[in-house]
Amino acid sequence: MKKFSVVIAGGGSTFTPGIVMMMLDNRDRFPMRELVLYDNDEKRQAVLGEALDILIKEQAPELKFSYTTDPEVAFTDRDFCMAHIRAGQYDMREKDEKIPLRHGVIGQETCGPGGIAYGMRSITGMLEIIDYMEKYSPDCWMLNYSNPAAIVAEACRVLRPNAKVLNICDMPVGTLRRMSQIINKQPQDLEVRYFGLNHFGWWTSVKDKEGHEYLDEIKDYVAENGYLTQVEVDTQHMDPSWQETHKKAKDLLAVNPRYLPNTYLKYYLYPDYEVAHSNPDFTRANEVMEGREKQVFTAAREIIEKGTAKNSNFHIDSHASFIVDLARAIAFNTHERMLMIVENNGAIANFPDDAMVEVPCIVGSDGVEPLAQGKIPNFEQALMYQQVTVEKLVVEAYIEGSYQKLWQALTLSKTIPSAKVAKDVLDDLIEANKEYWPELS
Ligand SMILES: NC(=O)c1ccc[n+]([C@@H]2O[C@H](COP(=O)([O-])OP(=O)(O)OC[C@H]3O[C@@H](n4cnc5c(N)ncnc54)[C@H](O)[C@@H]3O)[C@@H](O)[C@H]2O)c1
Ligand SMILES: O=P(O)(O)OC[C@H]1O[C@H](O[C@H]2[C@H](O)[C@@H](O)[C@@H](O)O[C@@H]2CO)[C@H](O)[C@@H](O)[C@@H]1O
Ligand SMILES: [Mn+2]
Repeated sequence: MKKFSVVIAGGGSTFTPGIVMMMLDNRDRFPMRELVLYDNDEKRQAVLGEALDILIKEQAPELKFSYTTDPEVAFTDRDFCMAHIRAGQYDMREKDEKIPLRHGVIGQETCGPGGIAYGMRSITGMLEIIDYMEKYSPDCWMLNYSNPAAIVAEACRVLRPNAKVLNICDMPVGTLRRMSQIINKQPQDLEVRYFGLNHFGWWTSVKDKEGHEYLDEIKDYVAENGYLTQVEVDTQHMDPSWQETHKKAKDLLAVNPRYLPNTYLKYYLYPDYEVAHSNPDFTRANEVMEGREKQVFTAAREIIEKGTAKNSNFHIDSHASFIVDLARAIAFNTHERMLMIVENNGAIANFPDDAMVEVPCIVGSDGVEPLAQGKIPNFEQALMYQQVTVEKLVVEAYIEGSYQKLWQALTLSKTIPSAKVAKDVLDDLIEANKEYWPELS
């Protein structure tokens, strides 16, 4: 079997160790000849790079491993780029979440004003790594899950329409794990129909391989418990704030009992509740900085100090094995069926062709083939149209340097009550992002 050369863009990511360990665990399905980490923060990446060098020498000595901040070294002779960059890192995530809360509106990583601010930063970083990839390895595929995936995907559509970039999200993967727990099945035994935007969608069918439909059974459970399950299947989300999010799915179902909701819809349908239950001085960014980020980097420093990864606190991110499934689909034309963020082009019959939608797709060596999801009802269609227009206005504002369009994007968001609040939030975000955003006028 061919051995592949992979670069992980955002090597300093808190997810890097778990994903690298998952890839080592999947070498039989996806053999690698070389793995390189790439980051634009040398100090941050070096901590994980040095620790992973020790681990790989112990667990996969045949694998050529390195880490670099040199784009030419990172992107030359690569088959795949797995991208999980965070423009502005956690310091800026904290500002994305706290600045809007100061104005009494949703502060969140990828949704509402926080997601818009993050999107305005991420486009620059994404274009940078896409251009490096195309310059140094023109045949390379980028499997991107840098956020905010909806705005990043729209920016790719407009600014790099021919780039070999696949935009994915693991929220549906995680929620399907929860659903499979609810009906005592394995996720791989289930096939779903789904439509929406990234972090803004609904399941319309959950069937097993025999064709049995479980949608109503799962809805009955979610109506009482949300997506909270007796056995915790999603270790990334044990923190109370995420447990609350999974529980809130019951209120999302209450307002739209037709389909099973993506948990992120709570920020759009219950913004007042979310603001009232947020701590403006300690948001999810703080939870992660004191949790996952501290845990991963402490584990890395312990490995470096001991000189061995034996009995380390690096944990495999087996949930992320869908990333290997995706790479295999491209490499071996496996026609894997996965939710992807793609240009609509009729997949949702009554929604704009040029919208970036999240739907089930068949993935093969030529890329992604969306599966038709038919027409969607008015309620979901109207919500999605409002949100996709916000996302499009953000990308236009980035390209044109338009203050007006970014103000319109914030004003149009279902998370913001008025143009006045939108302008006040925008002016604060501009100040906080002056190192990252394009000049607006
Ligand atoms: N799509 C999904 O479902 C999903 C799931 C989990 C995480 N994510 C995303 O993955 C990313 C990483 O998450 P994290 O919490 O580990 O972040 P992190 O801050 O720990 O790591 C991100 C890394 O990217 C680096 N970086 C930023 N801009 C860069 C650039 N232009 N070039 C190279 N490197 C750059 C940073 O220096 C940092 O080391 C985030 O965007 C996060 O939202 C997405
Ligand atoms: O608050 P965080 O940083 O812990 O998580 C934010 C991300 O949450 C989702 O990804 C989850 C996924 O849903 C879960 O099943 C598990 O795999 O962990 C992932 C990372 O926490 C969401 O899809 C991402 O876009 C968010 O960035
Ligand atoms: Mn996501």
